[in-house]
Parts: sequence; C-alpha cells; structure tokens
Amino acid sequence: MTFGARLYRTKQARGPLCVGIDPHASLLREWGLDDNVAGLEQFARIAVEALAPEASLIKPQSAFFERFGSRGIAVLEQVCDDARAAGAMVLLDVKRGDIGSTSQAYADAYFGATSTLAVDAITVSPYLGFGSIQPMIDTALANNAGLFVLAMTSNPEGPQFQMARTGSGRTVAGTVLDSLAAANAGCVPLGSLGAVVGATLADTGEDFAFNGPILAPGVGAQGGTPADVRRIFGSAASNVLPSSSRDILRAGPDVAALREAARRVNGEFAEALG
Ligand SMILES: O=c1ccn([C@@H]2O[C@H](COP(=O)(O)O)[C@@H](O)[C@H]2O)c(=O)[nH]1
Repeated sequence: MTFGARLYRTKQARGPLCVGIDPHASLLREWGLDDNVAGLEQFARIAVEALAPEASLIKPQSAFFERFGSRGIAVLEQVCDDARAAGAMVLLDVKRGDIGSTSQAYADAYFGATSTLAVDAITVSPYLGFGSIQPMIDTALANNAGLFVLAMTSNPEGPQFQMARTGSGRTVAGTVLDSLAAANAGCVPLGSLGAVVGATLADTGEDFAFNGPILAPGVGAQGGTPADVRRIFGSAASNVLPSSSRDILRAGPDVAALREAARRVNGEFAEALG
C-alpha cells in the first residue's frame, strides 16, 4: 500500500496528530535526565512508550540525536523501529536537499533495502530546485514511502525567500505546491508527497488542494492553534497533520501524563479540522 494510503488510513483510525520527539537539552533536564547518551536513550524510550501507541505520526528530529554522534544515531534507529512496531508511522525530520546525485544517496539511506534507518517518510528541502529532489521522490514512491517537502516553514524568516515572486508572478512556495499537485495527480485516496506548511502563518493566499498530506509544525510552543490551522488551510484542513513537539513533551516524564497531553491535543485538532 502507498504511503499516502497508509497515512490516510492511520489518520482515520488515530486522528490527525503528529508528535515530534525533540530531546532538547532543556527537556532532558526538566525530565531529571543527564544531557548525555544515557539520558537521550531514557528520554526516547519513555516518549515512544507513551506516544507511539497514540499518534498517527511520530516525528523524531534528527538534529537532537545527531548531537550525540554515532551513539545518538543508534538511539534514533531504535526510536524509529519501536515507534513503527507500536503502530505509528515515522516521519524523520532531516530536511534533506542537495544536487541530484547526492539526493539519491540520501534516498538510499532512508528508503533503501539495506537501510538501518528505514522510515515511512522524511522531510526534504526543494530549495536547490524542485528537480533536485526527484531521486528522493522516485525512491520513496518505489518503496511505498513518502516525503514532506518544505513549502512555507513556520519560522519567521521563511517568507523572505518562500513568499518571493517568481517571473510568472507565482510565489516560490506556490511553485512547490504546483509541483506536488502534478506529482500527486490521480492518487487515491491521497498522494504520498506532502508539504510542510507552518501553523504559525498569516493568511497566505495559497490553495492547498494538491492532493497530498500537509504537515503543519508550529503548534503549541510556536503559538499555532486549532483555529489557526482551520484559518490557514480552509477546505484542505482535512489533509492536515498538526505537529507539536515541546508542548507535549513538557508533560513528561510520566508516561500517563504524556499520553494524556497527546490525547488532548489530538482531540482538539480532530474537532477543529473535521
Ligand atoms: O517549518 C518547520 C519545519 C519543521 N519544524 C520542526 O518541527 C519541530 C517543532 O518543534 P516545537 O517544539 O513543536 O516547536 C522542530 O523539530 C522543528 O525543527 C518546524 O518547527 N517548522
């Protein structure tokens, strides 16, 4: 089954929430853990135990694991395996993007038959040109995996580039959405190529009907609310996966409290997005 179809089905069963696993040094301290590999391992184990049976998508942020070198990557591999075993789909937030030949190596790292870090999807940057991510698109689709392509990010610096106008008058981000619409055309119930669009944005004037999933980071700690997501995405709101990391993780390290926080946010968004 394609990534888009699996995500559609999982979202119907579990609700729209994506929970980020971002082991910030400050969160490790708040959880009473040391900022070292043992602390990282304990944090990750508790987060996965609490959240992976609950959320549709688990989104580990690679940077917080890379911080600890190869031993951190080993913990990340375990997170991905354990979260998938608990029924969640795993989106690795690594924001990959490079020239085409290097993009192929990234694709092999996450979707290849011999990958030790196999995931359901990764985040990618199209800002070396949309065509540069084609090897990642081809390899993801061939392996029933997916991509979430940065379009309009949640950080305040994003619009300077992403909302700039091209020669045709279209925004740069709008051209990303157009390329996704072309690639997802005809896919039922949903294409496997998603977009990243922040839940923090002012009105964009964009149409998000590109027949793919929309990851909306920026919920909670960055200020995005269910009302914002409804306002930003309009009739495409049913394809949105709101993503929250710190706001939910702050409920830890108690497993029941973490799970309850995720349930509450999931319920709020399910009600708002329909
Ligand atoms: O536009 C984007 C793309 C990715 N992110 C990532 O999502 C989480 C947000 O964490 P919070 O604690 O919920 O703020 C983090 O890993 C970012 O790198 C994003 O925020 N915006």
